[in-house]
Amino acid sequence: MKEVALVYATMSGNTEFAADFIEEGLLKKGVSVKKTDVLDADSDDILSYENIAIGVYTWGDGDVPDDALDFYEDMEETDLSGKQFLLFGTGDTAYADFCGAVDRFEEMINEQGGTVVIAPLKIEESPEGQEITDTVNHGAAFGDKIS
Ligand SMILES: Cc1cc2nc3c(=O)[nH]c(=O)nc-3n(C[C@H](O)[C@H](O)[C@H](O)COP(=O)(O)O)c2cc1C
Repeated sequence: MKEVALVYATMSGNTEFAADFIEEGLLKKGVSVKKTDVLDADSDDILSYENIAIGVYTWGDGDVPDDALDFYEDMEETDLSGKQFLLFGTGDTAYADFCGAVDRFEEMINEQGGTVVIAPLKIEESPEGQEITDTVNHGAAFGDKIS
């Protein structure tokens, strides 16, 4: 059975809300999902999966938020070759670096040899209307790509 570790960072709930729709899309494809708030995450456990979905909000000036930093730094020290990633994030287009933390993760994953299999999904604050459908479809598309 296909399995995905889905980890998300959230402060005010937007990214957690989006993570629920990513999970919905994966479940539609029959994927088993282990969903974890990054604050409760054991990096070794998450990084033992071949397929990993990461959702993150952006803090500061395009920065990875503090609550996701330990996980980010653990990934930076891991050989990610052979692993497939889905990235999504919520942010605010009023900031110069919209969803910059998603880009920070993508750059690091590429450097560590991992593969981001579909273009990251960047959501304005909390997903609404069509964005909800897009988020479910993003999860489903990952479910189709992985083995
Ligand atoms: C101090 C502060 C800095 C932020 N910096 C950025 C930023 O650089 N880029 C961006 O896209 N969003 C930025 N945001 C917006 C948040 O990422 C956005 O509200 C996000 O949806 C919060 O997610 P959460 O509800 O999961 O915590 C910032 C918000 C705050 C309060």
